[in-house]
Amino acid sequence: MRSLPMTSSVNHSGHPRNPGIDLDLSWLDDMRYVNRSALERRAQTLARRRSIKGEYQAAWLLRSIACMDLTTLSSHDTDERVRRLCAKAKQPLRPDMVAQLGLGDTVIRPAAVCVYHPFVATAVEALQGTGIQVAAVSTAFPHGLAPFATRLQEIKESVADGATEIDVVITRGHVLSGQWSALYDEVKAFRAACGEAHLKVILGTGELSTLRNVMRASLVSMMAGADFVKTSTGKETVNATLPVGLAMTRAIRTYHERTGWLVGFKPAGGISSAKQSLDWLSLMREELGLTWLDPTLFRFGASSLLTDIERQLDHYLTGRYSANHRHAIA
Ligand SMILES: O=C[C@H](O)COP(=O)(O)O
Repeated sequence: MRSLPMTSSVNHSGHPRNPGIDLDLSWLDDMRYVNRSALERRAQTLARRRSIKGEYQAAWLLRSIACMDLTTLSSHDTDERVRRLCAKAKQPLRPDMVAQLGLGDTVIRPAAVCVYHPFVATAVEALQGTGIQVAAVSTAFPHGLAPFATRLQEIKESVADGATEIDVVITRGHVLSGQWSALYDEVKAFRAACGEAHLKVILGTGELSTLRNVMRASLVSMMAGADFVKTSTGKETVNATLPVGLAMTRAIRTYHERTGWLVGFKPAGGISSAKQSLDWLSLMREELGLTWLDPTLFRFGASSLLTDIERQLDHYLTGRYSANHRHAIA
């Protein structure tokens, strides 16, 4: 039986929530020049880096599971499908794998299950007593263009059904037309509607046109009280990319340096391979440090990543790749 580095330090301990600050447009002026090609070069070095091997890779992959929002966001979702996903969240790895990995009493599970509003109550019931959070996408996800009152009501209803995390989408038009006060007011109202539930603000970065817009929208969302900033809905043509990740983590760093508050980061959309998850963990470690490599401050939004992670862990244990259907999610 092997013992893995790092697994014992996976935890879900809390830290004080970012309360937000007054809107300060001078911060946005500081972001006037964002060097896209420098960020792209930096992203390439992260992705080309020699991959982590052996027991360290296995440990990092377990960390990826612990930082995952296991997601189903299909128009054909059903209560039964959500229950199966929750069962998978409760036991993400086969018992024989857990034993061979030598995990002992260490429980490795995704941080949250993420669903549409109609399935919140089902997920809450299925996950009772597990510590796994229930996240609801909200505010007319993925486009975000329903009437404002409807969007606020949707948040309140998901919270009433038991969601402890709310993933909202912003009005992309506010960013594209530079209406920063409107964006600030919108996110602040979303935060108020969330109450105790944690607020993840989805920027829809693939639709924001420039990395400068991505940085500015990240800063305004944090000023308005975001607990996390999140890249994408998974429904845009371009979703989570490493250059966008760099832009957003640098905005998080700036916010932390200027206010002292820690805000989380959630890349989402198209993250489906174990290798990609390792690239993102490297980005977090190098840009924000080990403090952020924790489910309280880092999440993957992903519907199919867990399957590939299981395959890679199986390979680590047996030296062979198994077929995907052996690790079916639902
Ligand atoms: O927020 C999560 C995303 O919708 C998941 O996207 P994905 O299906 O590409 O993993």
